[in-house]
Amino acid sequence: MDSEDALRGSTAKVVELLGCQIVEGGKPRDQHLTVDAVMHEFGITRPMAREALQTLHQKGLINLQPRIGATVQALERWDLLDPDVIAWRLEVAPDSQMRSLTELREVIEPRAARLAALSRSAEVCHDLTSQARTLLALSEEPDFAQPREGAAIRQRFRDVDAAFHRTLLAGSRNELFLRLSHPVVMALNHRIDRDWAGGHQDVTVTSARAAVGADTVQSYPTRPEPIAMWLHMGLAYAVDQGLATASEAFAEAILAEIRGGRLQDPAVLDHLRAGLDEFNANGLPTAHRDGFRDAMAALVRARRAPVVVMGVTGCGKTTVGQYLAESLRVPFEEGDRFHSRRNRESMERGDRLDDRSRSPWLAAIAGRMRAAGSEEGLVITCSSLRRIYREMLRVARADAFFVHLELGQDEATARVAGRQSHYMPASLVPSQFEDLEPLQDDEVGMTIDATLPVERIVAEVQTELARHTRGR
Ligand SMILES: Nc1ncnc2c1ncn2[C@@H]1O[C@H](COP(=O)(O)OP(=O)(O)O)[C@@H](O)[C@H]1O
Ligand SMILES: O=C(O)[C@H](O)[C@@H](O)[C@H](O)[C@H](O)COP(=O)(O)O
Repeated sequence: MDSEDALRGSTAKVVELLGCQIVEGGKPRDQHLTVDAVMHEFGITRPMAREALQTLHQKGLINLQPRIGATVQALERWDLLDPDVIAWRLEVAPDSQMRSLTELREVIEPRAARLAALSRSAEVCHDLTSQARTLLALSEEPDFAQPREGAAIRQRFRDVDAAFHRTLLAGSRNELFLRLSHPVVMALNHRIDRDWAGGHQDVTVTSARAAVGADTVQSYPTRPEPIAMWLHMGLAYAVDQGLATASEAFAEAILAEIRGGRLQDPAVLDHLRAGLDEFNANGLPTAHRDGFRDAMAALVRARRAPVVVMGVTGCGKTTVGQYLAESLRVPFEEGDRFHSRRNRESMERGDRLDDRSRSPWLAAIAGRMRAAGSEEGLVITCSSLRRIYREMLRVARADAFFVHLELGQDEATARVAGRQSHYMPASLVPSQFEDLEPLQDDEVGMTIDATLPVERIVAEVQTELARHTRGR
């Protein structure tokens, strides 16, 4: 059967193809979609073409008028909660649709959790706790990540996870929340299907504002993160204990976990701490109490490693550092401010610094890093060109995380020359490259292309930091 034959007899397929074209922007708003055109484009009969257009009209994608034909409608008119429309948008623009769905979940799930705890229906409590225990057990199955042997385990995990989140929404006793369970489950499934199928790992950020909000939806790991499973357990048992604040905090943390770095957000952790204060871990099955307590203790006590943004002059340390600090909600410190007047004047004159002149500067930066509270965090800029300089900073804080912004010499020269009101002359750029000893594999941190958009750099750093924090 060739593809035209396959289309024949399948109005649904034509609806899907047309739907995808429309949500992708492939059909201009002013273009008329006539029954004849659809018949010809897809090689289908007139009644089928009519039915296809009728279906798209019902979904709000087109406006169908008798004798005139159809025109594509503006996005606001689409039935954006229609399962097909969601599926098509996931197909053509997965990252933006996933972001919308996740933002929706962030609004409704914590609220639903709160309401579920307040109404505390016996059936909902029973289902949630048993689903959470099943999820934990499945995630610990040795074969979980095995491509073939694990398939049935993963499928079951996917189903139980969907059931868990649906139960939570049903537990709110708000029919409108329950109505949203379909998009929620589609978001859950998409994340699992895409990533367990070896799908893409792109970090997508659309705007600077988005990056500041750590606006990335993390790829699903090959095996569920233990912390996510413990948070599901906490949520289920908090609802069971009728604890509104704790239930809301666990639901919020589950959503934060899938967003790069946001589980380290002080606001999320504060809510979780407050929730844990009222939570009775003895309400958990005996076998799970210690695991839960250890996981929560590690999470709420999560130390925030100081981040040192390093690299040659002009690589973007200040620009990226400020953004990153704002995004992580930690203090920002400009390392240049610790230079002595003498150092500054040297550079201004075009005289390069050396180990000796840098030594007091590095000591001052080390002092600032030492002073940063381990839970408060810090982003500090420091060119840290040589490895021994980084060793000095690591003596102050062994947990320092270095972000090396890697830039070519020509680009650095252009950036420094183009920068107004800064003491560093472009003539010193070559000396910076002579001194530079790039961050090495055995040093904690990451190297990233400094020509990427700032928001993308920040998003990737956050993802890497979150991974690093979890792995510690
Ligand atoms: N990722 C980037 N893409 C394009 N321009 C950038 C980027 N990061 C920084 N810049 C620009 O390069 C110049 C140097 O950046 P700056 O943050 O002052 O670097 P540094 O603190 O490392 O000397 C500034 O004009 C800044 O706007
Ligand atoms: O060790 C050094 O030679 C300086 O610290 C140098 O690396 C630093 O880059 C300058 O202070 C200029 O400041 P910017 O890096 O912000 O341009």
